[in-house]
Amino acid sequence: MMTRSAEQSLALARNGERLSDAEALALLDIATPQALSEAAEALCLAGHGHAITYSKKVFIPLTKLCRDVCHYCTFAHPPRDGTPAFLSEDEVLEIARAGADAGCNEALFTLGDKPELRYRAAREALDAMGFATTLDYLEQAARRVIEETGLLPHLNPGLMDEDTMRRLRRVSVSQGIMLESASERLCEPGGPHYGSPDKAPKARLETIAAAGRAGVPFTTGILIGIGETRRERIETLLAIRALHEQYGHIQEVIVQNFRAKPGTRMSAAAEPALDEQVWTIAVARLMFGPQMNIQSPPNLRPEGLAPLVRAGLNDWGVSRP
Ligand SMILES: O=c1nc2n(C[C@H](O)[C@H](O)[C@H](O)CO)c3cc(O)ccc3cc-2c(=O)[nH]1
Ligand SMILES: C[C@H]1O[C@@H](n2cnc3c(N)ncnc32)[C@H](O)[C@@H]1O
Ligand code: MET
Ligand code: SF4
Repeated sequence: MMTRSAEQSLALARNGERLSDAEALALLDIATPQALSEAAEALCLAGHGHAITYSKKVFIPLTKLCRDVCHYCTFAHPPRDGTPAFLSEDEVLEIARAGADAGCNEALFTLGDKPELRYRAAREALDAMGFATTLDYLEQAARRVIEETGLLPHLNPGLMDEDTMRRLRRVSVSQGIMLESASERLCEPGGPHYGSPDKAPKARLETIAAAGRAGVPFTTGILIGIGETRRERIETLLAIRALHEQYGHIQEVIVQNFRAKPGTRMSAAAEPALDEQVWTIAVARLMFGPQMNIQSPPNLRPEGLAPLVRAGLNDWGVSRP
């Protein structure tokens, strides 16, 4: 049974009205996603019609060294003998040109967070190239990509301060970091973000706010199924919404589902069920209204594409050639 307040929230959102924080949290009382999904799909159709967008981006992993140790991550690894700490500028340009030839419009720079704070190999490599920090090198690499290939860089390098973002803004079309979760609990011992200082919710929220002050078009989102509760998901989405209402810079909100990947500390952890993702996408649509881009990557849930669309998603995000 739906509580009275949940029913009111659903009706308000369905009418295109903004839900207060309390009204958004009342959606928690709607345990099964069907009613949420129906309302969210209607909102999404009003804002975006039947179109579902995606963008072709070439992926440039500038460095896979990272000072963090997120328990779900397959991207980062410690220094390996014989493996350079960074892609060279030539390698970056080669990847970008191949992407351009394959029809990409954007270059997605994703990288480990400030590896020079943890690894001598990263410090020495930066030193040899004449850069003080990974973000300084990123600026140079992005500048060359934009100038020499015409591809538009989107930067996803982890935490940044406002000055750096302003500098990076000149060599990119947009930037992003996943908030992942606003739950401090996940940073405690045993949690997926324990030992990853760059996943502290306050620090990530500060980066998203700095992007707002710097006027950087920004992508963020949440990672579901890493030990957070539904309430914490709504609280995370509310934190994103508050910053967007202040600055207007959030161009899309990603609802990404955790996948248990071999070789990670969470390789045996349970993955979130399809219904959890449908529930969360629908709640996000109802909280952000018809216009916001709500994105979920199709490759992480290939069996559930139709239910995700019916839950109010309008963007698949990145397609890699
Ligand atoms: O739309 C995006 N897609 C991003 N993607 C692509 C997309 O989310 C992928 O489909 C999933 O991460 C699955 O690998 C990334 C993939 C990675 O492996 C690492 C980092 C990213 C970063 C982004 C991002 O900032 N924005
Ligand atoms: C680039 C983004 O990819 C997400 N990410 C990292 N590892 C995983 C995983 N195992 N499953 C799903 N998403 C993941 C995080 O949200 C990160 O910020
Ligand atoms: N390390 C960054 C972060 O976690 C970039 C994405 S993960 C490869 O925010
Ligand atoms: S910050 Fe976390 S998710 Fe990003 S590369 Fe480092 S370990 Fe992986």
